[in-house]
Amino acid sequence: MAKEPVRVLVTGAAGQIGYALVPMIARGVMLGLDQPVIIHMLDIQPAAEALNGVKMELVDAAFPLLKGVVATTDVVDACTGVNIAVMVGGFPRKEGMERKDVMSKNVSIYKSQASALEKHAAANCKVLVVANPANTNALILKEFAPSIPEKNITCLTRLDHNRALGQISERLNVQVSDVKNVIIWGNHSSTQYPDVNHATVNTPSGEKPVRGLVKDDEWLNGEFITTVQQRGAAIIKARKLSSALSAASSACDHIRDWVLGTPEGTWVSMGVYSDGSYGVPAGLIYSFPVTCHSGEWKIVQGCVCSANETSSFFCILHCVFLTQSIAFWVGRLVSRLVNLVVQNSYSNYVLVWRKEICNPEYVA
Ligand SMILES: NC(=O)c1ccc[n+]([C@@H]2O[C@H](COP(=O)([O-])OP(=O)(O)OC[C@H]3O[C@@H](n4cnc5c(N)ncnc54)[C@H](O)[C@@H]3O)[C@@H](O)[C@H]2O)c1
Ligand SMILES: O=C(O)C[C@H](O)C(=O)O
Repeated sequence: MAKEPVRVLVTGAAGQIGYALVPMIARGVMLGLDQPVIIHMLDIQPAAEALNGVKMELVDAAFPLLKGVVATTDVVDACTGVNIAVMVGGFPRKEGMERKDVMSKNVSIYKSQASALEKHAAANCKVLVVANPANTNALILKEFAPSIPEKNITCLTRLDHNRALGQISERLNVQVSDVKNVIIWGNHSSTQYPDVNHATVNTPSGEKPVRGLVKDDEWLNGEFITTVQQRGAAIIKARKLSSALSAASSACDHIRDWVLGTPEGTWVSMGVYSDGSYGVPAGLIYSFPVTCHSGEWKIVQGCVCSANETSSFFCILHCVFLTQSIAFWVGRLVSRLVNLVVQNSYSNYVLVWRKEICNPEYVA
């Protein structure tokens, strides 16, 4: 029996990621080759004509799995009944900017779209925030959509994860599909920590640790990390536009693994609501290694400390980073509490504090 169509919302669908993403969804790249979809596309009024052009192209492509297209500038129409929401709408950074520089514009978008999703999306709607600053936007969405379970609100760090896999595969001249279990810790920002200490490569003689195969700790501890951290900026410099096809493909990977499950023995990186694992304060949206099963993600435990001596150095580095971050946040909380008393403005305080705590520049 044919499956019921799944409704997938893409905000900012007239933009460059949207343009790369909707055909992938319509082809079954996100939800599987047997899963019909109805795509909801939202953009703002100035982009309405372009959005209609994308709709025309979707119709013209005659995708067998595509059972309908809603193209609208009305946020309620866009959110009604959606099972999956990919939040791409927003402003991308330009050359020379950091992702936090688009924060003030994008955060206000997520505040208003959160309420529409909360009221009109299908029960158990899964949300993926792509627009930058992705962790912060996801946190804002969570704050303003309190009835959406926090486990359903995630942000994209899969692009960073895939970038790390790509770097290792190029370095070792192996298929990228043979490399697995890198980890992106933290924010989708230049302060993220790409971690290969548990990563392996499938070789003809079994699975081997990446560190042992690369045999170049200087590269792994230096250039590899900065390349992954700075890849978004390198692409902006080269294209004069931010990444789009890789972002769209990674968004499909994120949702596919979340909905359909991760392969046995493999984890992926997702920005998820912290439950306090690895000392990351509960309530932050932070990128962890996760496995997914039956539509639920679970943080992989025990990754910080490994028996491997080489990697323990990085474990310590990571712990130091976390400890410093927590100390900084606690200090910030205390100073904010003082402000709170002075300003006597609780709701504003929570929002501002939450925004700052997710802003990578404050923990850098
Ligand atoms: N997390 C990641 O890995 C990652 C990767 C690449 C890009 N991004 C981010 O994704 C976002 C989109 O990038 P892009 O290159 O597609 O940008 P873009 O400018 O090409 O497209 C953005 C679209 O969003 C629309 N938009 C603006 N405000 C909106 C609103 N209130 N509601 C609905 N739509 C709205 C714009 O009209 C535009 O069509 C940017 O914030 C970018 O930085 C994130
Ligand atoms: O770097 C950017 O601003 C775009 C995106 O977040 C990326 O990582 O490519």
